Amino acid sequence: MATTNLSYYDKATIPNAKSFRFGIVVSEWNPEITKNLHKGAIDTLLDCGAIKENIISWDVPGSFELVYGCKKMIQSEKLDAIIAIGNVIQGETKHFDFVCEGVTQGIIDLNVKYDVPVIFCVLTDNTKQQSIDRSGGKLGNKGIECAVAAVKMAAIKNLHRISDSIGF
Ligand SMILES: Nc1c(NC[C@H](O)[C@H](O)[C@H](O)CO)[nH]c(=O)[nH]c1=O
Ligand SMILES: CC(=O)[C@@H](O)COP(=O)(O)O
Repeated sequence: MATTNLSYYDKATIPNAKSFRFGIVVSEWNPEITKNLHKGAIDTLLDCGAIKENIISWDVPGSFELVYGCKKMIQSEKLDAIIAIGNVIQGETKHFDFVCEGVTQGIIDLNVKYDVPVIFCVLTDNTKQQSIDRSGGKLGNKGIECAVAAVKMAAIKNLHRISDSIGF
């Protein structure tokens, strides 16, 4: 079933993000798409209570470099979650497959190796129109969906802090 709407969320079901620090690593390939994803993510984090100063953004050349960029950000910043933003569009060759597989496996590896949830905000589309539809178009904005995921995962990462604070 095709994507319905990526932008809908119910704040009543989302923890407050005021105490969390977020990283966002953004691919420079297809900037007209990734900039919209980035804006959607930032706006949503702020709407969920995040403080502007607690959102750190870095750019990388392409989606394949998202993995290294996220790794270096994890190693240099104290973060509660990272959003990896990219847009890969099928071209004439199999390069699309390898970029998508590489960034997917790399982000999985980061989630396993480090204790910072890395959110997969990479549009892997057959056509430019599919990317437009999912980055603020008729199907919503994947950046919004991923910001909500980042807040929820940051809360899970900090569950021990919450339980300690209430004496469990
Ligand atoms: N074709 C797309 C790319 N290709 C570039 C790679 O991501 C990478 O930067 C290069 O292979 C050097 O390592 N990247 C995208 O993000 N989107 C594309 O559609
Ligand atoms: C998806 C990509 O990596 C992009 O560079 C596709 O280019 P190509 O037409 O050479 O497959």
